[in-house]
Amino acid sequence: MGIFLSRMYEVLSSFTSEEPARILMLGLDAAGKTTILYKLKLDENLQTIPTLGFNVEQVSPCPGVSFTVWDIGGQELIRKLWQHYYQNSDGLIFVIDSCDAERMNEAREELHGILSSPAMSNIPVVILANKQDLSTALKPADIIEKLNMNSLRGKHKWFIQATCATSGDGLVEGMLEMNNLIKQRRKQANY
Ligand SMILES: Nc1nc2c(ncn2[C@@H]2O[C@H](COP(=O)(O)OP(=O)(O)OP(=O)(O)O)[C@@H](O)[C@H]2O)c(=O)[nH]1
Ligand SMILES: [Mg+2]
Repeated sequence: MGIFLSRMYEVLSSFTSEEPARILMLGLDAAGKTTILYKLKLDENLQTIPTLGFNVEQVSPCPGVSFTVWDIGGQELIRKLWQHYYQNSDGLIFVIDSCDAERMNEAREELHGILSSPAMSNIPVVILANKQDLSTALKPADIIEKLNMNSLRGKHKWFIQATCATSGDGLVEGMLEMNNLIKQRRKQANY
């Protein structure tokens, strides 16, 4: 009976007390971060302008999943501000313009730079391989290689999701995987 009651308590508190996870969304300029944020929040295609500071919104991509998403501007000169948002993040979404083959090295360096920060150790990562509606888009398998994702094995749990921010394709799937990875990390931290 005691075990039953304590299990009931665990289940009930999992419904009531969980804060929305804090998600940091980074990536090079024009990758599609702000478009993704407002597609998730409003289900609308907003005409965006380059983000000079940040946008922050609470989003609920599906029932039972709630995130506070921080979308920080990705222009080169303001990337040095990213580090000020690292602390207490539960997950990183790194957005890639899949058509921007020329800047894949730059994206790789930025991603590995973020993950080398002690404040981001063990953080789960979802790569959104965005702009898959365009014919020149690289496929997720190519992006995994170009970003050298396999070098992160054992350090970060990660997942890659093909997306099109303008239609919304793949966004919910990416958020669900982010939720799974965060839960796995929290469980491991508790045992
Ligand atoms: N075709 C296509 N265009 C997209 C997609 N996602 C975003 N865009 C376009 O890409 C451009 C840049 O999108 P933003 O969302 O402003 O990019 P950002 O990553 O927030 O850029 P910064 O704020 O400068 O860091 C806009 O013109 C979007 O409409 C997509 O999936 N497909
Ligand atoms: Mg933006």
